[in-house]
Amino acid sequence: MQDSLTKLTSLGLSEQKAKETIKNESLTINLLAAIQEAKKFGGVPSEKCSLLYHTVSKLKPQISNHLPLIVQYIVENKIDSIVRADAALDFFLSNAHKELDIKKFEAECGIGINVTPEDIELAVENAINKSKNEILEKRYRFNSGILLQEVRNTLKWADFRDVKNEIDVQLLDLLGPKTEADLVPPDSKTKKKGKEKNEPKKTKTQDSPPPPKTEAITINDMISKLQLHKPGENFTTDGYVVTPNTEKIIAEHLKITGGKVRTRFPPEPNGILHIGHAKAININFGYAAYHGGICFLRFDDTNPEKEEEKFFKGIKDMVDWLGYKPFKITYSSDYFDKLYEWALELIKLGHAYVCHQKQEEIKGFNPPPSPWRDRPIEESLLLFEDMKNGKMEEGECTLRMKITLEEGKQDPVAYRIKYQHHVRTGNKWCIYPTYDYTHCLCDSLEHITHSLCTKEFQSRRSAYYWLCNTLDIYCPVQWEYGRLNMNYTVVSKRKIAKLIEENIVNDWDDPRLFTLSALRRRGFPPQAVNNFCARMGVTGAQTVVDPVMLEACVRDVLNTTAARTMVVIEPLLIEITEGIKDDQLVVPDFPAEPDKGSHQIKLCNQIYIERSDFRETSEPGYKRLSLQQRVGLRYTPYVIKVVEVVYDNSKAIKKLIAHAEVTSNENKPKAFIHWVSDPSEITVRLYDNLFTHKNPEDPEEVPGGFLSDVTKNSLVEQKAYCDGYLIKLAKPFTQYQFERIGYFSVDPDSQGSNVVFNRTVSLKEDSGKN
Ligand SMILES: Nc1ncnc2c1ncn2[C@@H]1O[C@H](COP(=O)(O)OP(=O)(O)OP(=O)(O)O)[C@@H](O)[C@H]1O
Ligand SMILES: NC(=O)CC[C@H](N)C(=O)O
Repeated sequence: MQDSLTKLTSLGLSEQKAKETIKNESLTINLLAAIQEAKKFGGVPSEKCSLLYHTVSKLKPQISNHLPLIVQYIVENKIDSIVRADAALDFFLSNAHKELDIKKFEAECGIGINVTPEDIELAVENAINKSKNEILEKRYRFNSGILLQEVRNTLKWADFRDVKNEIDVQLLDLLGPKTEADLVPPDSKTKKKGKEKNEPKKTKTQDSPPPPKTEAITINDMISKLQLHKPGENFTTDGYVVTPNTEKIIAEHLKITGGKVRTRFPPEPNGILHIGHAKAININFGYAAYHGGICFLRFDDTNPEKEEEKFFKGIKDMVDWLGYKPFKITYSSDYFDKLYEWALELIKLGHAYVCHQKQEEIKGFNPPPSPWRDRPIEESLLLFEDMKNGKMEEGECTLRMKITLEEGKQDPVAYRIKYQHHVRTGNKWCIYPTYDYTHCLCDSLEHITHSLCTKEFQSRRSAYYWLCNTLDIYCPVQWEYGRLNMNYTVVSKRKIAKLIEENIVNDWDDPRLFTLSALRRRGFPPQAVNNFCARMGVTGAQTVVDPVMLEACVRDVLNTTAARTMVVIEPLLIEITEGIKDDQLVVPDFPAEPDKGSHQIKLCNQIYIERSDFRETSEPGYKRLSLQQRVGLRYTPYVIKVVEVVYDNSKAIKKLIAHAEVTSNENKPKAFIHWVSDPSEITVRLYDNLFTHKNPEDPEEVPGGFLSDVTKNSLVEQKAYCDGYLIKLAKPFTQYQFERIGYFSVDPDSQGSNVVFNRTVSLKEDSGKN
């Protein structure tokens, strides 16, 4: 064990992660084999550790024979990214039944393919040539997504952003700056009559088209890879216990379900849902939907002291938000009568007994066996009735089942006494069933076909089967998957409560948290959360991912759904004394898809630009405004040049004086910047990770505990300028792209003209963070 631990930590795992990994036997075996294998090639270089771990953790048993090859390719840098590693795993899976064709394999994973800027240039040129006639005809209305797709077909491993930039450059070269006609939305020709006469010319767009369809991994893709038993074939799964009555019971079960898949999402209503629950929701609802089955939302309400009405609602809201509709909402407490009846039966069968050992006595490893284990059945029946009738004190006794769990724990408790009001059953009960007793029986009553749960319940699987079989009732199949956890955050309810208590965050939906309500408030679209879960896949291994992975999914969705707008966060005033006249511009909400609507903004001779878009002296590579260099104003036909810099008393730049000219081939600027001319003030909240360390809960990384790891600037609030039109439109939870800055979502704190925006994500990973 110690040896394995040392080996795993040599792979860059923290001791805690290594310990956790060791609990997963097959993953540990694979990782140790990988470490051993890597020695042949000089060991695992430190920068390869996490890729190796990622890949090995996704290695399914049916393709584990390819482990040596994967290790070799990773160590030799032939597989150098998650994309290629995932492509390799996919290749192995879809060819699991065939002999390995190494050439095909390398081709599928893009091994050896180094995409140069020249490759991209050529591929874009070819793509443009292919559609040249259509492009010349439609000009900027041509859907450049088609070009992107075309390039990806030939350069699968090229960076999406590099391709997009190249397309923009070549289109600009081919078509020149946008003309007035380019800017008029196609359906607005008739409306145009009533509009201001001076429609602006449009400038080179920096907008990204929707990402190519081939990139998306959907929940269905994820589910399609899951190979679970068919309804009614429970007995084909490992560890399922077949009894003399199984055949008959399964036949009845199939009659009731009509052979359909039935799953359930079973949260405890003791808190809010978090990103890990999104995975559970997607797996349960997704699996049922994919197979044309049904999924229950079952509140596992067996701990009345922790449960609150508001959590039932909060959970239901988040399931709705993710777009799932339960077939039926049920509650473990719906079944309390039946569960009690079964408990009596269990006692009568000699499989359960009332025990007087105290909770402290039976906690921990190797507790002493219960001296009451073999007491007469009659005695247990009477005592259990007394428990139910409130004749015993809390903690005085429990009902225990005669079964040993995988981890060696003996005789788990089935019922305990709690003099506690229950949100749904009031004071009817003072005994409440435990998870081990309740879960399988509720699953059985609802005829669940696949009881999907997280890995830590593996050790309870035999008790689950035992209880159903002992009562001779339908026994569902339990399947486990790895929990999903997130770096730089905590998701445990107790810890979030502490953060709130210490005023570190404001509430359960503070956008710095990874609860679902927080993600919604921050502006994460539910589709992005689902896409993220789909990308994570359903593996047995616990997955810990960086928020950047989730943020990438958010950008993908918002790129196609968030209307563009210009907002200036660090304003610098420019007075344009020549060459411009007041105007009202019609600006498309989605420059790449002008049909999707537009908004009007004002342009006059006073504008605000970002301070960072001006430098007094240009340096090589600098493309924006300087004393020597003009810049274009986005969505206008103008370029501006600075004629004077005005300083305040402290020698800071107070404002610029500039002249404007209409863009032409002679004064074509190197860049176009955003601006605001009719400023209305808004509040923007800029968020960053709440914790400094990846694993704030890891005592090795953070000896002072997670509270000591909180960063100072995870929330920066400041004022910004937008055009007045936005104030009138902004509705809570609506997302916008503040061009060149990031995606922002209207916070529900907004009131009237006092609009607050949360930064959902910056435009690119790591850019724009304050
Ligand atoms: N991090 C996670 N990743 C995947 N599934 C999860 C995660 N956390 C909980 N689940 C699953 O969601 C379902 C409902 O969870 P429930 O609220 O009862 O869990 P929990 O373990 O109490 O959560 P937590 O302690 O994190 O608040 C269960 O099937 C559980 O296994
Ligand atoms: N089997 C499961 O999915 C467990 C659900 C249960 N509510 C829990 O305690 O987490």
